[in-house]
Amino acid sequence: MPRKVPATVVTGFLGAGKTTLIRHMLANANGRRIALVINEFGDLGVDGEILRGCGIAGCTEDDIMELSNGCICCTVAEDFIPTMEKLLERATPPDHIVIETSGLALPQPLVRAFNWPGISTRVTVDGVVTVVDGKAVAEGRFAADERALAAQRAADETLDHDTPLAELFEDQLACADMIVVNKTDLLSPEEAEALAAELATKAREGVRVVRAAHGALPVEVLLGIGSAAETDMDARGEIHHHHHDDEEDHEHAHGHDEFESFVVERGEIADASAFARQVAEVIRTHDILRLKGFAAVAGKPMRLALQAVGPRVETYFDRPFAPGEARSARLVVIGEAGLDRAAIEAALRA
Ligand SMILES: Nc1nc2c(ncn2[C@@H]2O[C@H](COP(=O)(O)OP(=O)(O)OP(=O)(O)O)[C@@H](O)[C@H]2O)c(=O)[nH]1
Repeated sequence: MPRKVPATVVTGFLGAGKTTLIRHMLANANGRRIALVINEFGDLGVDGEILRGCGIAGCTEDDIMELSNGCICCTVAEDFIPTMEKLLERATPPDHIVIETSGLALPQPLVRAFNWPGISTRVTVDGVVTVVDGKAVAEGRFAADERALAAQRAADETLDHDTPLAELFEDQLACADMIVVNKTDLLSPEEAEALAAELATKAREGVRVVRAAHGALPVEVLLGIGSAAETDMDARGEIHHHHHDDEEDHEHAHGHDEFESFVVERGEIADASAFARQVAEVIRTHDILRLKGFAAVAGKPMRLALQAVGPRVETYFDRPFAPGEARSARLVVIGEAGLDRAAIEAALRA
């Protein structure tokens, strides 16, 4: 029987650095033929664009498949399985498949899908890599006040005070074979070490916790874990009380309705750094979790990529506009439900 194609699931909250880590992996693939399956929340295909724009030799358009139908863990049957079948049926199947889940996805339903009859004999989960935004966790963005929370729980065990963010974060940790504490360049070595130690206590026994800046890890560390995660899902169950008996419950339980996203378009901007400051202000005012996309700067032939995670905004010119391509901005905005869309649109277009 032919060997099963190994697949690595890269999970982690919005903006943790999944795409950055994958990009580094592709740039250092040493001849491995890696196919990517990408799923994004807030549909604009930014991650696919970034990875395609990377110009890495041997990484062709064909090797990147985008799932657009919402959150990967809720569209396993319609979207994910057929995509995997297509990949596996190629004349030369990839050496390795890497799946980037949306920042809001639970990895568990996706990993379980590897047991489906159509694919279970041909592919196996090599490992679940959970990328953590070390800076955001250190700033307490996933649990507003852990001590207060613990005190409340002690007072009333039946209360579930976890925020949707905290729940998702813990479920993503519970499924991991490897936890990457990313963005260590924004932490002191002591902070990074303390965080790694703390996260190890939230993971299953024996899970490796590694530290990284800009997702730069040797490919050999990330790939080849050989966990066959799909065969031991009981150990990786969601630790919260999600009901996975039917899809509707599941969707509800992991709170898609607690997050929302929309796209804002605008014309050319005058200046990249002034616009970055404007975006940072909008993010602060409206408590936006993630904002990313592309813009056109007056007089510049290159396209401006813009990436913001919480308060940190990054801009860079990624590629020239193609002839005839619209010189306008498209930005996807993601936050907890209840964003003031009209005000955000107005502020970003100002
Ligand atoms: N300072 C710093 N920035 C980082 C690091 N890793 C990623 N970033 C930045 O964080 C932002 C988000 O990175 P991505 O790789 O797009 O994160 P992601 O997890 O793929 O994001 P989503 O797909 O939206 O969930 C980008 O602006 C990156 O340049 C890091 O280690 N240090």
